[in-house]
Amino acid sequence: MAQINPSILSADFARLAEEAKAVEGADWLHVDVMDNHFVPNLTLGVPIVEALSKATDTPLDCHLMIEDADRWAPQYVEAGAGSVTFHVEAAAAPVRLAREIRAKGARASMALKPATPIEPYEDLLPELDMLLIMTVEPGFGGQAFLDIMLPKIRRTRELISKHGLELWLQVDGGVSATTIERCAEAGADVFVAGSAVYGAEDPAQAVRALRVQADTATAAAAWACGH
Ligand SMILES: O=C(CO)[C@H](O)[C@H](O)COP(=O)(O)O
Ligand SMILES: [Fe+2]
Repeated sequence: MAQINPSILSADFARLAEEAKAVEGADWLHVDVMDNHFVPNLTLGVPIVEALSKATDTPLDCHLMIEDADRWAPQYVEAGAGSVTFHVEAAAAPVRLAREIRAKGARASMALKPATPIEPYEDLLPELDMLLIMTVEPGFGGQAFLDIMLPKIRRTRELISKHGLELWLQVDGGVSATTIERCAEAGADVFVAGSAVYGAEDPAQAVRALRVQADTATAAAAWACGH
């Protein structure tokens, strides 16, 4: 089943605990950490992740858009994140870092910016629990989905199948009712949605509707493949 991870980047930062509760039923809560160096925006850090992890039962999916990921990522596991995503462009030793995240008890995930290809990292895939393909340039919510990322999603799904891995394939950026089906058909199974969830009148209902859309598109693509 598709997993839908609302991004609190689009929530009201003055009411984070309530906003987390508003999407109970979501698979994970996506937490965008930005340092104003790796991306031109600044959001939140370890203390807020620690507070959020105590305020909600929904596990935290921390997306680190920060430099020096090798130094900081383990601290997000200690703060309570169940999944920690570092950008390969910001990690000096991605294999060592993925192993450290796993050893500390969280799921290890690696993200690729739109211009970063998957092919050089094929041999790293068994070290990961999730791969994140950015479908916007990281830094801000509410941007338009980049259709040109669909072939990369497809190629990554093929690599995952070729190696027989359990790896989850996440997409993040511009995912909404109008774009989620394309992502699911291409092979994504974890969907981050910020403005599409928190901009909706009923965020919990928006999560459920996106999940149905993704599952229907995945099933249709599998049926078409088998015929
Ligand atoms: O990592 C991100 C931006 O860098 C966010 O997770 C993403 O943009 C979610 O917001 P939206 O669904 O509105 O695009
Ligand atoms: Fe994100």
